[in-house]
Amino acid sequence: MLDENHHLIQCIMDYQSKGKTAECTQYQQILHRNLVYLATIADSNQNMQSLLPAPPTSNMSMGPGGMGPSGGHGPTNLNDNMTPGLPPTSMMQSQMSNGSSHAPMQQQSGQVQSAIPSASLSLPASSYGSSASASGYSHTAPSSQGSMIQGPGPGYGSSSSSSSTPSSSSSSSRSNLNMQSNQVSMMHQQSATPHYSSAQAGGQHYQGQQAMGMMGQGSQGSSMMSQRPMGSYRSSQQGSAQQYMGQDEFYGEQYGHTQSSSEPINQQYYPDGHGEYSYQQSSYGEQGYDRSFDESQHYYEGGNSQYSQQQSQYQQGSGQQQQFSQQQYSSQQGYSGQPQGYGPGQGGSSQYSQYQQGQSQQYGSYRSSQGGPGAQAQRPYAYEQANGRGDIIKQSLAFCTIISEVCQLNGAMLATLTRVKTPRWLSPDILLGPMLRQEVRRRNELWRRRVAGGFRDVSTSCTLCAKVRGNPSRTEKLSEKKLTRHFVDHRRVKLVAGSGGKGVCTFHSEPRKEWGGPDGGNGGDGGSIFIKADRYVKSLAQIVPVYRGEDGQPGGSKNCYGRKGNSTYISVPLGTVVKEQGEIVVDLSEHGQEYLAVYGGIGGKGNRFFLSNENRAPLTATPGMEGQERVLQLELRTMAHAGLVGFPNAGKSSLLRAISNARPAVAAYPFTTLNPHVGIVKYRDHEQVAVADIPGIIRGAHLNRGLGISFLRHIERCRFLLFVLDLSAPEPWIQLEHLRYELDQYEHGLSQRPQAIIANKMDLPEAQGKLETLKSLVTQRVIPLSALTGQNTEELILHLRELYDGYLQESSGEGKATRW
Ligand SMILES: Nc1nc2c(ncn2[C@@H]2O[C@H](COP(=O)(O)OP(=O)(O)OP(=O)(O)O)[C@@H](O)[C@H]2O)c(=O)[nH]1
Ligand SMILES: [Mg+2]
Repeated sequence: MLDENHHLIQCIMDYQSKGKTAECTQYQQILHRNLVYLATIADSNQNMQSLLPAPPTSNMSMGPGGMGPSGGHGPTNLNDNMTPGLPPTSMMQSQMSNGSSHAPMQQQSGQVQSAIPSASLSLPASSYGSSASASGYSHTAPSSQGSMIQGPGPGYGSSSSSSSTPSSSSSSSRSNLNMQSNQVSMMHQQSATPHYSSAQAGGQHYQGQQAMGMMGQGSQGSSMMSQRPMGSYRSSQQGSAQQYMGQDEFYGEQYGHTQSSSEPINQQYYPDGHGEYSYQQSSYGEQGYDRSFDESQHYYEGGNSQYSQQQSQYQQGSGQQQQFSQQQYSSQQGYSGQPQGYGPGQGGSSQYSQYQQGQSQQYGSYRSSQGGPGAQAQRPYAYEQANGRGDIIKQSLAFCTIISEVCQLNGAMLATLTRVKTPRWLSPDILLGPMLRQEVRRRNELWRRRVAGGFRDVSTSCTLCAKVRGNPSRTEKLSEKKLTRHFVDHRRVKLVAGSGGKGVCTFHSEPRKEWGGPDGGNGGDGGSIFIKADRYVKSLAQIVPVYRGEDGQPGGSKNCYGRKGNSTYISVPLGTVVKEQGEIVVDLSEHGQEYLAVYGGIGGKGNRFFLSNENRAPLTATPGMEGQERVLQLELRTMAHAGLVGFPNAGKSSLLRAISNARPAVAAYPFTTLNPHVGIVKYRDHEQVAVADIPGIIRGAHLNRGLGISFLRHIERCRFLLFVLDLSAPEPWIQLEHLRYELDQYEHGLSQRPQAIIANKMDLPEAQGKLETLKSLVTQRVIPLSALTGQNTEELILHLRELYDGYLQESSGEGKATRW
């Protein structure tokens, strides 16, 4: 096993280094099974050691001579086995014990029993019927590997066909029935072929199979052969056969090189009554490729009276069993039921293996169902058989050590095995024995520390939520792209007000006052949703698609009214226009202005509300009303006193940076500014003038060229306009005409608002000559300046104040002057 596992580890590492994950996974599964097997053995030994005070009296010799031919079994045990009152342990003993001590029950039954090898498992050819006996059940085989018999794979094709032979049918059927220990069979699937033909004296495997078969019978409570319904029997066997074949093929591919079968094998069976037994068996059987260590066979079975019944039934119905077994073989194997079709040592083995698997499943169920009072009785005997358990434990520990060492060497392998261990094989509470638990836990702890150490360098905290370390004053400048994401000037929101709480129907309850009258309170009203203008909110980015108001609380007894739902306020920037289906509902242009968008539902009425002279005990209570629901569009129209309007690259953003603390992006390419930016120009008298930087406008913007005229709505709110012209352009006055045209296309008369013309880039030499031309062509005030150098920006600031003062005078009468 260790060699095999070594080989598996090497293969896994090789495949992993080559990046062959599929193969690696397969080998890991195989390795997993091996580990489970080892752990199971170790665990059972530990348990057995603790439970069984009696020291081992004798070891089960796996030598071929232990079981003679059919008649070779000692009669003494035979009697024990056949005793109806005896628990299965006795049978197990008979099967497992060597020499005369073990007398297989089959012998008692007669021919059938004679065919079955005893504990030593040497299966004489004669016992298995005519044809098969010579060759096939010569498979009596490898001393230690009765399991080989089971191997259904092609390697067993040569094994006995005795099962189909009528003469041997008794034995064959017997064998089939007994072939339950799927583990054993599975274990030696591959090695079976060569070993099977050659092995002679062994028969242990077969004995093991018998034992398991018997156990399986016992588990069913009646002999499977004679009493069991035909259909179910076939189906179960077929299912197992399919599984087995699949496994056989797999291992045949993977481990066709399996080692010698002549070495004895340790087989243990634990009737602990849990459903994992079948799993262990299957896994054990799958490991049939390699077994380098010799062990005794241990069978622990919780016996019951059913076993004896089964025995007797079996004896009685042996003839039927034979036929049944024949049919069964044919159906399972697909050999058309011709005994001669089986070559020597072929069909029989495969059939047996299949049958064993089927029984193993049954046995698992049996164990789970019973739990076995007879287990205690069997254990002493099993303890006697438990020679070599120390070796198993040592090997298991050694194997775990090897695994851990390999894992330490290979980090990737570590991760892989860690994943493997999680489900089963390293789970101490499932399969591993107590001796292994401590070791495994220790190594798991080491691995956990290593894995945790690997990630220790990485902070587990969220970097985005972490505090900004270093100098907070050196904040990174937000790019225009990031700023764009934070500016939203239109939203579509769904508002659902809270529903009213339901009224309740209760009656007053008081000692000595049977009829207290109704006291069910009304439900609270649902919360409404308001839209409120907030001067500190500059964008609609924080607006979410759906708002739901708070529901009112239901009423209570003792005339308690439910609490009303709190109102929800949605803060929006100044200048937000609320529209519904394209129609303006409200314009929130003042700080603190509120709009009740949706009303909360009215709370329901309690039965107290329905109290009247006609009805002194009303049972009526109404539910609360649903809250109002609306879908609104929020549109932000930037509220600024002045708006910078110009072609791209005219220097609008540069100018805003020059006269305010705003920091819009400036670059030498068009459409640098994608969203409006508002800068505040502060004066000594604490008056503030808001100036909005609008994205560039080109000719045809109203036709959606460039960025379109969607941003012109931000200019719509500006009280006066600042046309920024690039004096370095060939004909800057042409730009002015285009700008006015586009503004008029958006809103008629928009270009006629109070305005000033900013002749920018006056620091450039070509700008001086064009300035005079510009002044001659326009009637508005032209302010030459340089946003880059700050030249003559004071004139602009002063002019802004003049415009602002004029605006204040205009709006003083209305009292709606917007101040920042
Ligand atoms: N020489 C000179 N260059 C200027 C002046 N003002 C702006 N610029 C340059 O002109 C280029 C465009 O400036 P922006 O402020 O981005 O122009 P804009 O109107 O905001 O452009 P958009 O955002 O695309 O509409 C930049 O390279 C500025 O350095 C100026 O007064 N003199
Ligand atoms: Mg700009």
